[in-house]
Amino acid sequence: MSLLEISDLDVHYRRRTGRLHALRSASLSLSPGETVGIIGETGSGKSTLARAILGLVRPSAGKIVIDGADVAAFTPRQWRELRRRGTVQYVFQDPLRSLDPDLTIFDSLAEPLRIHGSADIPDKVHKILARVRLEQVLLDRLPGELSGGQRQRVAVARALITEPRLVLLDEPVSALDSANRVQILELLKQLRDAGTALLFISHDLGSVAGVADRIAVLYRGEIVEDRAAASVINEPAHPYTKLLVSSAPTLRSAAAGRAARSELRNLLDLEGASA
Ligand SMILES: Nc1ncnc2c1ncn2[C@@H]1O[C@H](COP(=O)(O)OP(=O)(O)OP(=O)(O)O)[C@@H](O)[C@H]1O
Repeated sequence: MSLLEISDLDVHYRRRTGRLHALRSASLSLSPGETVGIIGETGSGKSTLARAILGLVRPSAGKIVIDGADVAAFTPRQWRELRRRGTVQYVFQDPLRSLDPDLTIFDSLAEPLRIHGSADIPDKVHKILARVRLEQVLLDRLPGELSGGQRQRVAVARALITEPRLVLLDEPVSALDSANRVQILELLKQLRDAGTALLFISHDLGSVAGVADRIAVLYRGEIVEDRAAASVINEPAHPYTKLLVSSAPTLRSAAAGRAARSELRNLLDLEGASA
């Protein structure tokens, strides 16, 4: 059975200028232990998808089934109960959004365990810190007293401490420098190998490519491809995916030159930013 099953999901936002259709009939499934990457340009609906899965925006149509429960119509109370169980955890781009600035690192990590009613909290906090390779001396500090990379490790540790079955990562490495990015991606690979299901959202195909088993491509609110990662990268079908593959420095094939990218941009009616 799928751990996460999204079917025909529609999300609209109400704006002064009218309604915006942010997700159109999006369908996606994720099995236990699987890692799925969602890629798409800015405004394609990636964060909207994450927010819908976490119950932070209400879909106008469609189903979201997490671990057998249809959560799209959950009441706030049912959402609180689902969060308390800790089946799904999340990491955002900015760790300061996932961490309370007034809680020490120890308390940030202990809080989900307290909500969960766990025993041996200090022991679990020390173990998780070692797992994300952070020094124990950081436990007494506040998030503002850590570097960006250290903070993101704490956010990952906090997401993992309740041993969730699914972790949702929304641009987890976008705000990090390249050394920290590599280290967090390495950590995500270890999680994947340990059997945690990951939904890894990013605008950067290069970051997702090394971690994801499958890649789904979001383009203007629609999932236009959803296949094995290698197949999406080696045989991109949609023009937007072709553009992404040819623009990713480490994935770029010799054949896809500047001219090909500019042609694809014209076809997609995208801004002609530098190739
Ligand atoms: N609360 C909101 N109210 C109105 N429109 C919104 C709201 N949140 C997002 N949008 C719009 O919905 C569309 C999808 O936004 P979303 O944040 O999901 O995109 P994204 O792919 O995550 O982009 P980015 O990579 O820039 O974060 C965009 O056009 C955005 O402007």
